[in-house]
Amino acid sequence: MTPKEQSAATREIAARAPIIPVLVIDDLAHARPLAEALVAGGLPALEVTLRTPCALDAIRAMAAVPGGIVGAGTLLTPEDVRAAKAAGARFGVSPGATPRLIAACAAEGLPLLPGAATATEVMVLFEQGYDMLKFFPAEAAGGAPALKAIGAPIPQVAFCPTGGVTPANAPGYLSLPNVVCAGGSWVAPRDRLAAGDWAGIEALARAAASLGR
Ligand SMILES: O=C(O)C(=O)C[C@H](O)[C@H](O)COP(=O)(O)O
Repeated sequence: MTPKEQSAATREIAARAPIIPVLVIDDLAHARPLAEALVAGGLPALEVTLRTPCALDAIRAMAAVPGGIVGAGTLLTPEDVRAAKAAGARFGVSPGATPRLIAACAAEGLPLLPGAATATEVMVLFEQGYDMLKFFPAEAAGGAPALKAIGAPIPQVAFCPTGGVTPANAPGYLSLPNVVCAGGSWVAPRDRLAAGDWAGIEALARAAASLGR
């Protein structure tokens, strides 16, 4: 799968809702009800970070939820890419990008949303065919003004800013022509997961789904 084809796929997935929830799942039992709540709230594209021991099993469980599109986040190595694909991930997200990671995604046919934070990083990925990127770490790297500035000379590249995005600053990103959606963890707070507050998470998702609209 070429980088161009990968970006076409991630762009289509990103365009389905203004926010991609970034999920850290500690308890496998949370996976399915969490995905159901987020999808019911209007956020179909879900990023499960590979930061917890049950993350791959969580992807497996969530991939079965109707209407959801489950991806794997925190892809760092080719092994992560292979494991994510085997678990049923439909896309991958990484904080940056390396040649080995890109080669693995091409070989596995896993559409990658690679991270970039500077004009040079954006240009290196664009040169390879990627035109849909994750802007990470969004707030620390200059926020919406930085992304707006990058968009002036490189308008062909679209972004999903992630890292420090909140309901308060998300509209600033979503108003930019080079932003398709944003990623954020606030729709699935650890305390609500621990409490099994699926109705509360659905309400957070519904509010996030209406951002920028
Ligand atoms: O795990 C990854 O792949 C990452 O790149 C990190 C995430 O983008 C941030 O953890 C977003 O988290 P918040 O800033 O809380 O919204």
